[in-house]
Amino acid sequence: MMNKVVLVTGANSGIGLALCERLLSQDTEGLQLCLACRNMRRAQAARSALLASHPTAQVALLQMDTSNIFSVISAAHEIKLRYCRLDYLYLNAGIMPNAQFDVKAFFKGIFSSNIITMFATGEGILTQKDGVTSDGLQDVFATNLFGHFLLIRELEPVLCRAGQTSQLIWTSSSNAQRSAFNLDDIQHQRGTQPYSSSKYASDLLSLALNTLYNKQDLYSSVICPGFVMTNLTYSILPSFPAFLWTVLMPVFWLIRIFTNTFTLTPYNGAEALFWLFKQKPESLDPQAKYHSLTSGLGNNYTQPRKMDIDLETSEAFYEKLLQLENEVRKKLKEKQPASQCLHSAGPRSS
Ligand SMILES: NC(=O)C1=CN([C@@H]2O[C@H](COP(=O)(O)OP(=O)(O)OC[C@H]3O[C@@H](n4cnc5c(N)ncnc54)[C@H](OP(=O)(O)O)[C@@H]3O)[C@@H](O)[C@H]2O)C=CC1
Ligand SMILES: CC(C)CCC[C@@H](C)[C@H]1CC[C@H]2C3=C(CC[C@]12C)[C@@]1(C)CCC(=O)[C@@H](C)[C@@H]1CC3
Repeated sequence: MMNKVVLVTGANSGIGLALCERLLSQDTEGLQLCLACRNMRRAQAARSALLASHPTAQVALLQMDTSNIFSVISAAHEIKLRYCRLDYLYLNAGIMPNAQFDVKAFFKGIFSSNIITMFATGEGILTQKDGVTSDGLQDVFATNLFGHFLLIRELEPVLCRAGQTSQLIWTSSSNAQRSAFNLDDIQHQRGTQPYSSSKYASDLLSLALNTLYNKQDLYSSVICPGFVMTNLTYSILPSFPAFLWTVLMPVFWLIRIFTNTFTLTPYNGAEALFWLFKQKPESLDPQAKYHSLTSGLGNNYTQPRKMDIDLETSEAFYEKLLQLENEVRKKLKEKQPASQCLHSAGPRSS
């Protein structure tokens, strides 16, 4: 069998890096792993760590900032030069910037019947202040969703190969909420929950991609890694000293007895990502989110749960994304001299 090509965005830390480690632990020979990261110094460090435990592994690096249109298009161009196939594309890079933790709502939640939902989803206790990228897009939307959407569009030739299945696997979240998402404000310019909106958007997009691409043997799935201690979670309480998180770990292990969504380690959080790697994509449910879960005794497993999404909204959202793609490509052409346009295929019709 030819070497499978696996590309992971946001692979230099947390859940993305843990996934790479797990993939290499099961198969170092039949795998070409490509870590797509925005910061090459951190990417090098991640590669060195992977090679230290798997010296014969094929681990390549690729510079890509998912919040930057030009960077995504350049990276896609580079991928098409390097590989003629892409078997797995893990859309994992994500941010939750300037999070505001509502302490009052948190303590109110602890003494309410909503406590389990609050710990499983973070619902009602977190808001974020979003920024704007150099392309004029909302930062969270661009990083978590739109950059990945453009990447898929650009990589169509290596993802859609007749008779060969490829898989798109999104790291979504149980924090994805329909109430945070608005079809008339897909970038979430007006609200205070851009993270939740972007994750709901990825659930919708995954469904739309299945509708459009399954006939070309391309399949899309979404996962939730559970609550995992990573740079993203540490940044929610920046004034909280690192050692306090460690002190809280026994409390979190206790909470895990009541909610198996407290996966806590990146290794556990990567469970559903790894599980999907081993599944036949045709057998997966396009309307399900695959959750990484860890039992009170520390055993990992994956469980599908129905998502709160519908076909009509997913298709309407996809149309909006195509419109936005047209706009950003037009702007990019105006900004970049012709020689720098990277022979981009340009906007395609749906
Ligand atoms: N931790 C949790 O509890 C949960 C996490 N998730 C999701 O899991 C995914 C991974 O996050 P996690 O491992 O927790 O956190 P980390 O912060 O450890 O990982 C996020 C990764 O995304 C990268 N990234 C961020 N912005 C960009 C960008 N503009 N371009 C390219 N790469 C970028 C980061 O790179 P850099 O190191 O340069 O910042 C990093 O490698 C995210 O999508 C997150 O939303 C979902 C549910 C729960
Ligand atoms: C300091 C306090 C004693 C403890 C604070 C705990 C909270 C900071 C966490 C409890 C549930 C967590 C959670 C997330 C962030 C941190 C908590 C609110 C997420 C929102 C992180 C990102 C996701 O995508 C969700 C799945 C997480 C859900 C749980």
